[in-house]
Amino acid sequence: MSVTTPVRLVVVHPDKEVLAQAVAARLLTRVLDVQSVRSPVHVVLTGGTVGIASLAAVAASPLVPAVDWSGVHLWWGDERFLPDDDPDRNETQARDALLDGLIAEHGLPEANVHPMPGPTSVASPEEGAAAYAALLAAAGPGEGDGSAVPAFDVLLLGMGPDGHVASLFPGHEGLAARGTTTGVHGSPKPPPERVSLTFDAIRSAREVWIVAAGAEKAEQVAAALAGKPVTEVPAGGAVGQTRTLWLLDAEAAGGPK
Ligand SMILES: O=C1O[C@H](COP(=O)(O)O)[C@@H](O)[C@H](O)[C@H]1O
Repeated sequence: MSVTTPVRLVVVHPDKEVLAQAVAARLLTRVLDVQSVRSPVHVVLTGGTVGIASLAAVAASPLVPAVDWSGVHLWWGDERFLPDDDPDRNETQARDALLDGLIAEHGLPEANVHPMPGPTSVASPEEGAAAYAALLAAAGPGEGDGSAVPAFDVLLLGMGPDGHVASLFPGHEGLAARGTTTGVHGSPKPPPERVSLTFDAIRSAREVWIVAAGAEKAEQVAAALAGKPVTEVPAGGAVGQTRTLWLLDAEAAGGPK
């Protein structure tokens, strides 16, 4: 199975620092653009190297005070199934890089931050996935069938060197999971247990942005862009309803090291 989207844009920046700055500027501009026509804005965050570096770049941007953060809701594409405050949780890293500052100084309500549950509050990744699905459905358009999610304005995804996005790994059963969330076991990247959005939820987003840096990502970036099967390169299956952006540094795009 491979998936294509009518509007796909590949943007290559010289290195990972510039990439993070560019993702941050693009994200803040997107939030401001959406806020000029509707509210609330729904953004899905990612973990990973460039994902967290981009949040740190947002925190340092002069555009931060221009956003009405009371109208922004923040979700996650995946989470490592670890206790609250664990430094390896995507949530913890995002809070340290950006969210704590937005809450303390820029009016982001804690209630607008929607982390995926971990073992502090649920017994298993499946229970965490079900709880998150219910949270998404409650904030969604209210179809009442448990499959709804909010209309995500931007859904950010990092990509691993194996081509995984969120916690959807090559050859794993999570690739075929239905509904909006799935519990993950046996992740090849630690920790083994995780919670992830499904492809159905990812593909419902208005815009999907895949961010990747480093030569170790180049082979899978090229494979995804060439339409290799999603079972082998999950990133190729991450497409948005209106736009899919591949935001890369030169190494991930296959340029010289
Ligand atoms: O474990 C994860 O890894 C991916 C990619 O991380 P990176 O450090 O190679 O950029 C990340 O997108 C995902 O959210 C995270 O849980």
